[in-house]
Amino acid sequence: MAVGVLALQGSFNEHIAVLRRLGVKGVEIRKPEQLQDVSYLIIPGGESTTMAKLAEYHNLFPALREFVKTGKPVWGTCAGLIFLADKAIGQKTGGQELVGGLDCTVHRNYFGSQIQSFEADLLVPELVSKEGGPETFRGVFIRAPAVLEVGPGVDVLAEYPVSSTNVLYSSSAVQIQEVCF
Ligand SMILES: NC(=O)CC[C@H](N)C(=O)O
Repeated sequence: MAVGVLALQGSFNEHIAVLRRLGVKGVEIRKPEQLQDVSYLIIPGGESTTMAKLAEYHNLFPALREFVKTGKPVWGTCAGLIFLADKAIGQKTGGQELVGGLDCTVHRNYFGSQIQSFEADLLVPELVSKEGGPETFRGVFIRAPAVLEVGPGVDVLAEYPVSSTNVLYSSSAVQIQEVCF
């Protein structure tokens, strides 16, 4: 079993290191043809605008979209989630290309700048009932996006409640947002 990790920018080394610790072969993906050798894909956290520019430069978008369409498991953390969203708001001027495939709308940098990054324990009842394990998962929100809307085919595993009045970049009246972790 080989797991690809998109290795253009961001925390790809950390993902490869964890896979190694788990005894799983991690493959750094930088070229479209490398996706043919893996059955799973992780798109790591980082900076999605930069990652998108590099993906465009390496002509990776068509192969990434193809990979997602095959239904092989893909996991996106933070910037990776932004990559996978069908729609993103809060983008830099000129926008950014997305891979898409995940029926949701994300808001980049929803909680503010780097200094507003934080950690929180999130209740994960679905995971506990299916897999057992601890009641909570420690969420790390590093200049994190929020998921503002999800389509009917998306299962939400954890939620982090946000008061819109406390949020610097809030542009909606939505009170409960789901975040990536
Ligand atoms: N931790 C992260 O991956 C942050 C994502 C970043 N704010 C972005 O828009 O790409």
